[in-house]
Amino acid sequence: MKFIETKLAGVVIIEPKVFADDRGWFMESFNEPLFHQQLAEFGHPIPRPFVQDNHSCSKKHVLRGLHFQRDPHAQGKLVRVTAGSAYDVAVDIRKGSETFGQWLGVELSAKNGRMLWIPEGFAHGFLALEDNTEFLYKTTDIYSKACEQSINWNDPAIGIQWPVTEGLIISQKDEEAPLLSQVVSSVSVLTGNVTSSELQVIGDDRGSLIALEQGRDIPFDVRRAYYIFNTKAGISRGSHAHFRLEQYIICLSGKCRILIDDGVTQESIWLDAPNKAIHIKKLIWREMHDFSEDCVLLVFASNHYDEGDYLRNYDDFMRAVKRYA
Ligand SMILES: Cc1cn([C@H]2C[C@H](O)[C@@H](COP(=O)(O)OP(=O)(O)O[C@H]3O[C@@H](C)C(=O)[C@@H](O)[C@H]3O)O2)c(=O)[nH]c1=O
Repeated sequence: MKFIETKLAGVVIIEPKVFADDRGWFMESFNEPLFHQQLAEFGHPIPRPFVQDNHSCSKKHVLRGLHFQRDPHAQGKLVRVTAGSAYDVAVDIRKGSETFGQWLGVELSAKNGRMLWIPEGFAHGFLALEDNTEFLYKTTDIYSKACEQSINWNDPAIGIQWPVTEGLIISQKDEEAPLLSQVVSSVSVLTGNVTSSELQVIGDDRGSLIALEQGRDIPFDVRRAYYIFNTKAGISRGSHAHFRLEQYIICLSGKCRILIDDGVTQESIWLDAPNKAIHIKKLIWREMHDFSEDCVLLVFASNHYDEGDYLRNYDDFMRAVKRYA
């Protein structure tokens, strides 16, 4: 298998090794250790495991896309064509990325056997170039109707040079999809590694209740929870990042300001109501400031305490961002 980096950091073309003999041929279509090793060598993050396989069949000149899923069900996709051929496109929608809004087009066909790895943070679409084009792909998260989002295939700001533009067959949803500029302002904060959300409050005359479910609200397996309270006036906390740990943070009472920084952009988010939550993924520098006296900050974490997972020095954090983000 040959792994080829592209102009969009993180997107990788994979060319399989095909063993042909009189019976036909054989190829490995996925090999996890090799996939992870190559991504690590390129300095790209190791994705979460694949949890869903999809298979679609399209008539000639069907265009599907541009699609992506928002957090907490953002998807990385490993795509390939097993019959016919398609012009496959990835668009970088990672806020703050040097190649934000840029696109990459690759022909995938049953004949060339090529695959494309499209990590989270990209929108994806393809144009079938032949009748009965079969598209097969693995995704790192399950389908979620609530999280799916389309961007218009013909957005002039992206300017994709589709090989055919007349007589296309496109779903109504895709034809009516908004422009990147309309979508991205409502996508996640920073590079997509921080998401803020408003939780549903269930209330009656007795008062209020908020329920958090793993999978629905907290998008990772919770291994640890801790809370911060009685913080003295003028004290700030945090000032570190994590290589891998994910956190889901809620302010149960009072308020505080969370400063988050992905190495490119900084943003402050106030947690000042119990129905506001933020999900912070890996490689985000965070600081907590302006604690009110009554602030109780509850943190759910994806792992047990591990000092080795901390980046406590900002220069080390920046180096890690350049290498892995
Ligand atoms: C994508 C998907 C759709 N569906 C359903 C929803 C709908 O009723 C029907 C058809 O859905 P769509 O029209 O969105 O299918 P389609 O246009 O083929 O969507 C796909 O497009 C390509 C470009 C991608 O990148 C994919 O991630 C996916 O978004 O299938 C699922 O049940 N599970 C899934 O994973």
